[in-house]
Amino acid sequence: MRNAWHPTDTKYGIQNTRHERPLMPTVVEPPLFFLDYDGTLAPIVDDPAAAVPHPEAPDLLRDLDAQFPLWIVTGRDLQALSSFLDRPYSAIGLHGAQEGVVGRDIHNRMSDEAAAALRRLRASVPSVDGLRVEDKARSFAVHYREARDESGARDQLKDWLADLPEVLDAIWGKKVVELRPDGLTKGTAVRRIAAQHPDHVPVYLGDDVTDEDAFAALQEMDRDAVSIKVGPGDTRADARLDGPDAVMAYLRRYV
Ligand SMILES: O=P(O)(O)OC[C@H]1O[C@H](O[C@H]2O[C@H](CO)[C@@H](O)[C@H](O)[C@H]2O)[C@H](O)[C@@H](O)[C@@H]1O
Repeated sequence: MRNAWHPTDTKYGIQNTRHERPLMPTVVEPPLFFLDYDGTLAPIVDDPAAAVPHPEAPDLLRDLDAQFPLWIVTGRDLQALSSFLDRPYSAIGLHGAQEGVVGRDIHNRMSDEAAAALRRLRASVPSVDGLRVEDKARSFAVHYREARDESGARDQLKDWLADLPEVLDAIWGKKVVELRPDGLTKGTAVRRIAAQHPDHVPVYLGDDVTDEDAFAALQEMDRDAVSIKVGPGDTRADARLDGPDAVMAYLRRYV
């Protein structure tokens, strides 16, 4: 059913998150897709280098991309993301600091000052048992998912970042901390791209803390938009899907 709005859809595991906005979308047209990668198109796994897409994702993404504007919106580096996505999708990387095409042309929006601050911090990551550093173009992430003492590792990382330069923000995601250039978020990216598609309905699916910036940006725009949180946890999104399986079922309805 197209352009239909229902309060709940138990078949696909969709639930409303906010009772004051009781209508939630099943399918809207014409959609402008914004899709987060980890936790949305790919299940969360211990090793970030092993986060392959959900088995249905490659075909679905190809079919959606052929019909609608579609952007991958991720914290990952877009060059590295090409090892998981076999096609040159339009994409936002590094939580808003990159814009371009997966594995191809990538425009870096990060200031030289922020890049220099990141280089300095990269050289001083504390040595903690079980920490995994994921290097990215001009940036990096510190994962503590495999630390034996997770909360101890997190505390040490907090101490390390106590005097963060003003040009950077620390973002605490799923057992990871990352440094993002101040003022560049998934929200700023989504606002910019949505403005280029005034006749489409933005549909954003994401699972983590930086996706909340995008949900907020869409809700602040004076237009219809759909925000869907994937998985548990507080959110300002309008609706929720249980996980990548439910994401695939939801997206399948558009093709
Ligand atoms: O914006 P996203 O596409 O959701 O990317 C956010 C970060 O995701 C990755 O880390 C997370 O997923 C890993 C693989 O499942 C998991 O091991 C880790 O604990 C999660 O935090 C990725 O490694 C980061 O670079 C992304 O910024």
